[in-house]
Amino acid sequence: MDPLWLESVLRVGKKRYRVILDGLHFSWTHLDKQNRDKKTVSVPVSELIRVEEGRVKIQPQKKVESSEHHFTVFSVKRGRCGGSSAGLWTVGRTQFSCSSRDIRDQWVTQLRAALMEKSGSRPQRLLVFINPYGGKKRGVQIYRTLVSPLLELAGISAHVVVTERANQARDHILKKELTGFDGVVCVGGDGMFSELLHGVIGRTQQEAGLSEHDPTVTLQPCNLHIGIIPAGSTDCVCFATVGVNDPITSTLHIIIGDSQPLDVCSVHHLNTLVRYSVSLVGYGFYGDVLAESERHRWMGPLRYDYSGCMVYLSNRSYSGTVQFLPAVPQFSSPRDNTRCLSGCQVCSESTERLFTQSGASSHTSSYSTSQCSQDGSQDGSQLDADWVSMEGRFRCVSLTCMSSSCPRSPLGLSPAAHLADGTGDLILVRDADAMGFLKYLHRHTNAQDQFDLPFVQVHRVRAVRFSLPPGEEESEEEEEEAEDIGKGTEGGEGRAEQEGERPTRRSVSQQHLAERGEGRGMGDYRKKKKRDFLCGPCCSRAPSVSVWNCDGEVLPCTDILCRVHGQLVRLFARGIEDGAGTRSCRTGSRKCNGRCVLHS
Ligand SMILES: CCCCCCCCCCCCC/C=C/[C@@H](O)[C@H](COP(=O)(O)O)NC(=O)CCCCCCCCCCCCCCC
Ligand SMILES: Nc1ncnc2c1ncn2[C@@H]1O[C@H](COP(=O)(O)OP(=O)(O)O)[C@@H](O)[C@H]1O
Ligand SMILES: [Ca+2]
Repeated sequence: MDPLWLESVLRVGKKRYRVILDGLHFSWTHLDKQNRDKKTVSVPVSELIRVEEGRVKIQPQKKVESSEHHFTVFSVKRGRCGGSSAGLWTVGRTQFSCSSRDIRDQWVTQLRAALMEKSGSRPQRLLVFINPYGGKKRGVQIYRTLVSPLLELAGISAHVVVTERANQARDHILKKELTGFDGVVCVGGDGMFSELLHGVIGRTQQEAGLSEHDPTVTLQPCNLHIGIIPAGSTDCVCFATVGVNDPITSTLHIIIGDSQPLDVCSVHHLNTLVRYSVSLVGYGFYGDVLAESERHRWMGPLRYDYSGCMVYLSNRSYSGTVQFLPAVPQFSSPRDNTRCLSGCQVCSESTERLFTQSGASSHTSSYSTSQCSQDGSQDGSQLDADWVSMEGRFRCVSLTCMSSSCPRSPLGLSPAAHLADGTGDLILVRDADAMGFLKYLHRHTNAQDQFDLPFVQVHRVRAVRFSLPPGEEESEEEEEEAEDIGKGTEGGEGRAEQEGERPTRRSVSQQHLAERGEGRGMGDYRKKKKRDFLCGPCCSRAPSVSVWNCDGEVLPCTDILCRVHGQLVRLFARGIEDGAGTRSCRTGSRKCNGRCVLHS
């Protein structure tokens, strides 16, 4: 018999329950007067949080009554499927009453032993960064009132840094001692997550002695997990990996040590790393929206909607050449009407291909060498394989490593994309008329297929290149100009800090390039803005060049090479659970029984 097996009849309130701990689950079944089984509640042992003697309030220090016959179990509790709380997790607290103190002690001992078995995969000590200015500026409050009490309940200690400047979190992770931390957590938006992402990837490559600049290098996967407490404007990474934007749900994923691998795209310019991205590398519409939104930061999260309308009305499209390395179509396709859900098979099969020798060799046997390197391994020589080239005018060019679902678009930019399959989806929206483009955008907000339009194409890819048409390339003059201003901008940040203002958000990309003396920095972008944007969206002189939006950061260059690195980082998450809020109502039939966020 399992050493953790225990079974008793206990009371919860006035009702009698058959309570069983079987090593995998802790469950209690209501018994009626005839001892017949009624409703069962079952909690996986991996979702137990704490076990206490006595009757305990949610905060363990506030015991209501220390009773010799009682014990209290705290565990993850899921919101009702299909209800308004679908996908949300809360803390469930159940107080059991035993017939003797001995039985009580037996239960507490066994449950604690079960919890102990899980402790190896759970974090004990966390490094937490709070952006006090993200989203609606409620980061500190969210942490203090919602997150911290739960960490305390779970016995997790946290070292908290409330940031005072952009890039502080990234620099801390890159340079400071991290021994003893089992994870880093951000309280903020996608920009804050991006800081942690850059810190964790950079630190791991430094320690492995690898160059992040060379796009052909196989980067070292990162061990330090990242947790995201959503408190930003879009919170797309949280939404797409958890299914909801809810600080309590995310805290519980951290507490139980969930682990979700995530693909990361590295963006390079002239063999220099510009930035990493997980959600959106977007040129044209999304670049323009971001650029415009920076001037309206005071509006908070609404700035994107306002800027979206302004940019939509400006009706722009841009010329360029997009090249891409297709992924192996046999594994999956962006139009296969599936969704990457928790425990996704496509992603777990990719894990084998990406990291195990046997997986790689079995793959080699069924595909040609060049196809194998395109999708089957982390081998950077793939960049020599066959590129497909497309040119023309585009409303937008978007690359996303995952669905990029967010509250604005519950199924995301590419609803069938996978979190951890080593590929990204490239979406090309050609120059359609204004109504057509609106139709495309609008389909992001409902269950209609945004790829089922004649001017839209989607490709599953391993790498993407973008270049401006001949004659519109980035000029050397611009590059030199920008280098000077790039240095100036850092001084500017310093000044803002001295004057007690919020420093400008521009950060990682600018500094990545500026620090190496190779980049153009934001100055270039600002000048471009002066020329192209400040005249307003109604201006008749349409700009010929847009900017890249890389997870909410404007890139300081236009010609780029992007490469997807399969499962480079790990989050405290588990992907979207089937039946949780964002369950696709496009899968199978259009009927979702009211279970998805679109129809519930
Ligand atoms: C007509 C309605 C159209 C709705 C179109 C919704 C498309 C949403 C796609 C969302 C992709 C999200 C990718 C994530 C990006 C984030 O990393 C990044 C940073 O986030 P942070 O500030 O939290 O740090 N966020 C962004 O770059 C924001 C992109 C948001 C674009 C929203 C655009 C709204 C467009 C509204 C257009 C309205 C046209 C109306 C015409 C009358
Ligand atoms: N203390 C700070 N002062 C100014 N900027 C900061 C600070 N902390 C973080 N940032 C920067 O603010 C940007 C936006 O933060 P984020 O948390 O993503 O909010 P939002 O989702 O509203 O954009 C990030 O790029 C981050 O680098
Ligand atoms: Ca992917």
